[in-house]
Amino acid sequence: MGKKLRVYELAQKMGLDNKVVLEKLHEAGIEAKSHMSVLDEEDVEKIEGAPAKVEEVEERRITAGVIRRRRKEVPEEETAAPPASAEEHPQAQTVVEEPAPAADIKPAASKPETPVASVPEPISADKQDSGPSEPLDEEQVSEPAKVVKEAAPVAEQEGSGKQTAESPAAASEAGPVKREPEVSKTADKTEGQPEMAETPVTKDKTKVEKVTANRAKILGRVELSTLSPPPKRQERGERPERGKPEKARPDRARPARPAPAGAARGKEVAPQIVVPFDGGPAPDKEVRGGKKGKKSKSGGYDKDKEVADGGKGRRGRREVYEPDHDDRRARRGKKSPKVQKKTEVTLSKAIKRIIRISDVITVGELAKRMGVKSKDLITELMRQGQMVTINHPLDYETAAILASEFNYEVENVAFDEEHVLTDDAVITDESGSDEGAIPRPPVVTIMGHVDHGKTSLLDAIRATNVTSGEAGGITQHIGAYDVTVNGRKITFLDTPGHEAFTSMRARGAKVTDIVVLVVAADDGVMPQTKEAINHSKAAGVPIIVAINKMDKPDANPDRVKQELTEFEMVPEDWGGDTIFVEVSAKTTANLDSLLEMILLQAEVLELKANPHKRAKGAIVEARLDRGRGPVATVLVEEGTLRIGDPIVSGLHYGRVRTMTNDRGDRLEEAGPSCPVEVTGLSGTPVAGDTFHAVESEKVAKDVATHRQRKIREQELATTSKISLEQLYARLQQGEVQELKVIIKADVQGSVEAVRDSLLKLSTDACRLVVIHTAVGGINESDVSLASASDAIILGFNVRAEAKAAAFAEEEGVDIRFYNVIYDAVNDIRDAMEGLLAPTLREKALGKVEVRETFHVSKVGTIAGCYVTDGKVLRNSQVRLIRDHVVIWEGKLASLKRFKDDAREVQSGYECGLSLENYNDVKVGDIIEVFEMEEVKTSL
Ligand SMILES: Nc1nc2c(ncn2[C@@H]2O[C@H](COP(=O)(O)OP(=O)(O)OP(=O)(O)O)[C@@H](O)[C@H]2O)c(=O)[nH]1
Repeated sequence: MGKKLRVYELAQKMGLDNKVVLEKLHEAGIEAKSHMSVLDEEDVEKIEGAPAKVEEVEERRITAGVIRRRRKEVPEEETAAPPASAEEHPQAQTVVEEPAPAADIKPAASKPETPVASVPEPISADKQDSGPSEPLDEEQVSEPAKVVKEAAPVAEQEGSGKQTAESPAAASEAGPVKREPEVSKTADKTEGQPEMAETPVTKDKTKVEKVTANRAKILGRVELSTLSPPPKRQERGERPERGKPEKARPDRARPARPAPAGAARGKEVAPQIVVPFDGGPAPDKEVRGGKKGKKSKSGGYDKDKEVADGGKGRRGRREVYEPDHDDRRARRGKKSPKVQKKTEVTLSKAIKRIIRISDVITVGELAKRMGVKSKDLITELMRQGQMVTINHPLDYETAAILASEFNYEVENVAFDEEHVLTDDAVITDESGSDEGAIPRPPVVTIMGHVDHGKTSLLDAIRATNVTSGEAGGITQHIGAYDVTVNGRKITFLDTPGHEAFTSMRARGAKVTDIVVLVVAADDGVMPQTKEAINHSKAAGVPIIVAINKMDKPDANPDRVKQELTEFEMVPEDWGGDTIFVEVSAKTTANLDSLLEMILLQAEVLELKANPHKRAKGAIVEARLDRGRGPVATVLVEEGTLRIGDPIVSGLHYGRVRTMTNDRGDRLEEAGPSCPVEVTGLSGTPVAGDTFHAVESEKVAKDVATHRQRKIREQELATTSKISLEQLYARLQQGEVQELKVIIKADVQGSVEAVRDSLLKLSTDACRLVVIHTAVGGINESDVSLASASDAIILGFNVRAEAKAAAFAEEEGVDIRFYNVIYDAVNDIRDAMEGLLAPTLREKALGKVEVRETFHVSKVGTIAGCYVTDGKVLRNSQVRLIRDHVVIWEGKLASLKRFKDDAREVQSGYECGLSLENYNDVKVGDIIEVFEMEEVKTSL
C-alpha cells in the first residue's frame, strides 16, 4: 500500500467488482467517476479498512453471452471464509467439490446441441474457462458481454491469462481473501483448474455423470486431464502471466496439485478434447450420439478404465477394435491356411518329399514340384540374397538348400554322361584296357603361312591334285587324308591357311600328333608361321619344319632356319633337335625324306591305340550335305568305328550310316587315326568336338538329350546373368551400342571365318557381339533367339526354313543371306554405322535481309524482312549477322506473311519475323536460316 491506486486496481486488489468499489467510494464520500479514477492513499485505506462487510460478486460466464453474477457477503476474518462460504452457499460448496464437470457442462448446458469438443476454435479461452460452476443457479444474474468487456482489461493488466472468471473453487476460496486479493484470485484460477480437470478421476463417478449432461464434453474433459502434453504445460508455466500465481501458490494453504494441463484453456483445450475421442473410427457418432454410457456398459468404451489407465485411450480403442481386426485378417487370410494345408498334405507323404532333379531345376519347376507358390520361393531366395525370376535355374546345391526350407529334399539324378561314355569305351575291350593297344598311324597337321604350299605339299604326297578342286584356290575346309608310305599309314589334316581360320587351326593342332610346318624357302617366316608355331607349342605337339619351294631360285633355307631359331627351333645339324626337311611340293623333291621323318617322329612318340574299343574321336569337319544330310569328317582316335554304330557328338546322335575315306571309298570300319566321312547323325556336329560310339542308339539319344538340356539351362543361366551384367555395363559405358549377330553357315569353317571377320568390325563406339553360331539352315530357334536379343541373323551359304522365315517376318527379325564373306562384312559394317549416333550437320536454308523493325509491346521486335536467298521456315534455326559478324544464334519465334502465320516464305517475298528471346534486330542485319540434319557416322 502507501501509494495511489486506480479504482479498478483497488477492485482487483479487493477482489471486488469495479462497480462495487465505486459504490463503496460513493458511500464513503470519495469522488470517483470511473474505474480509472485515481484514489489517494487515504481513500484507499478508507475503503480497504472499512469495517463493513464487503460484498463480493462472483461472475461466472455461462455462455458467450451469459454471465452469472452472484453476490455474497464476505466476513472480515479470512480464516472464517472457507467454511462460511461453504455453509452459506451450499451450491458453491458443491461446485468446489466438482468444479470440473460444472465447468465442462456449462457451455453444453447453455447450448446442448453444440458439442464444445467438436467446435474447438470458436470457443475463446474466456468463454471456456469462465463458465459458471452452478448451472442450476437460475437466480444468479446473467449479464451480457458488458461484463466480459470489463473482465478483459483485468486479465491483461494482472496477467492472469485468459482466465478472467473465477472458478467455483475460486469462489469459495478467493472470495474471503481480502489482503491479497490479486494473489488469491490468480492462485485460485490455477488451483481451480486442476480440480476441474481431475475431478472426474477422483470424484464420484455417478455424480459426475449426473452433472455432465452433455456427454460429448465430458468425454473430452477426461482426455484433457490425462492426455495433455507436458510440454504445453511447461510452456504455460514459463509464461510471465503464470509467474504470479506460481509464486502465490506457496502462500496458499491448498493441496499441492500439479498445474492443470491447461484443461480449461479454450482453443488449446478443445482440440485435445477432440483428438483422443475422435482418433478412432466414427468418433463423431459416438460423441454426438451420446452413446458413451452404453458403450461403457457394453465394454466398447470404458471411460473409467481409460482414466485408470492413465489416459491411454488409444490402447483402449485398440482393444475395442482388436476383434474386428482379427476378423478382417481372418477373412483376408482365408487363402493362406489353404496353402498351408496343401503343404501339410504333401509333407505327410514322406516319399514325395524327395525331389529328383537333373543338376539344375528352375525356380518355377521346383515350386511346382513342391506344391508351393513360386512367389514364396523367390521371396526365400531374395531373403538369401538372390534376385531371381521364375525361370531362373537353380543348381543342385541351391535347390537343396531352398527345398530344405520347405521340408523337402532334393536328389540329383543327373545323367552321368561321363560314366556312360567311359563304361561304353571299355566294355568291348576283351583283352583289357591298354593291353590291346597297338601302334597307330600318326596324325599330322600341316600348318603354315598362306601360299607357302601346304595343299600342294599334301597333294604331292597323296599324289592327287586337291588344289584344283578348291574354290578360289583357298582351302576353306579342314581336310583329312591318309596316305600309306611303305606300308605305314600317315594321316594328314590340311588346315586352311587363311587368317580368319586361325581358331580352327588351333583346334586342329590339338588332335594332331605331329605338326608339319610349311615355310616357303623364298618367303621365310611369316605371321601365320608364328601363329602355327605358337599353337603347336601350346598343344605340346612336335614340329617338323618343311622348307618348301626349294626348287625356286631364290630359295634360302638357311634364312628360314635362322629365322626359326628365334622360336627355339634349331636344326639338328646346327646342334638343335628340330627336324628340318627341305622339300619341293612342285618337284616332289625330298618328300620321301619328309614322310620318313614323320614316321620316325611317330615312333619316338610311341603312338598307340586300342582298336577293340568302341570308337572315340574328333570331328574334323562337318557340313550339311543336301543329298546326304549332315556329313562329318571324323578322325578316330581310339577304338574302331563301324557301320551301324550308334554315335553321339555334341548335341547330335545317330547311327553310322555310311563311312567314306578321302578317296571316296566306302568303308565298313575305321580304326585308330583313320579319317572318314560319316553320315547318319541327327544334326551337324561342331568341328573340333568329340564323338563317341555308344552301346545303343537310345544311350546316344540320352546323352544328346542330356547335353541339350544342360546347354539350355546354361543358356538360361547365362542369359539372366548377362542381362544383369549388360545392364551394369551399359550404365558404365554410357551410350555404347552393340550389334548382336547370329551366324549360320553351311560348314563350321565358314562360321568361324565369318565370325572372325565380323568381330574385327567391333569398335569401342559400336561393339559387335556374336551371340550364336551354328552350322545348318536358319531355324525357328534362331529367329526366336534373335527376336529376344534384338539380333540380326546372317546366313552364309544357307537358307531359312519356311517356318523360320515366316516367324522372322512376324517377329521383324532381319535375316541376311550371303555367299561371300566380303559381302557379309560390308553389310554388317553398314548396319553398325547405322547404329552409331548420327552426326549433326548444318544445312543452309536461306538468307533474309532485315529492312524494317517494329516494336510491339509484349511481343518484342518484329523484323520486316525480305528473303534474299532460299527460303525461311517457321521454327528454323537462324543466325543474326551484322557486318559479317555473328551477333546472335537461335530460333525463329514467329514467321508471318502480312498478318498471317506462315509455314515458309520463299525467296523474293517479304515476311515478318521475330527471334526467340532476342529483340536487338536492326535494319540491315542479315539473318541466315539453317537447320541441323543428321548424318550417318562412319566407322
Ligand atoms: N615353285 C613352287 N611353287 C609351289 C610349291 N608349292 C606350292 N607352290 C605354289 O604356291 C602356291 C600356293 O600353294 P598352296 O598349296 O595353295 O598353298 P597353301 O599354303 O595351301 O595356300 P592356302 O591353302 O591358301 O593356305 C601355288 O600356286 C603353288 O603352285 C613349290 O614347292 N614350288
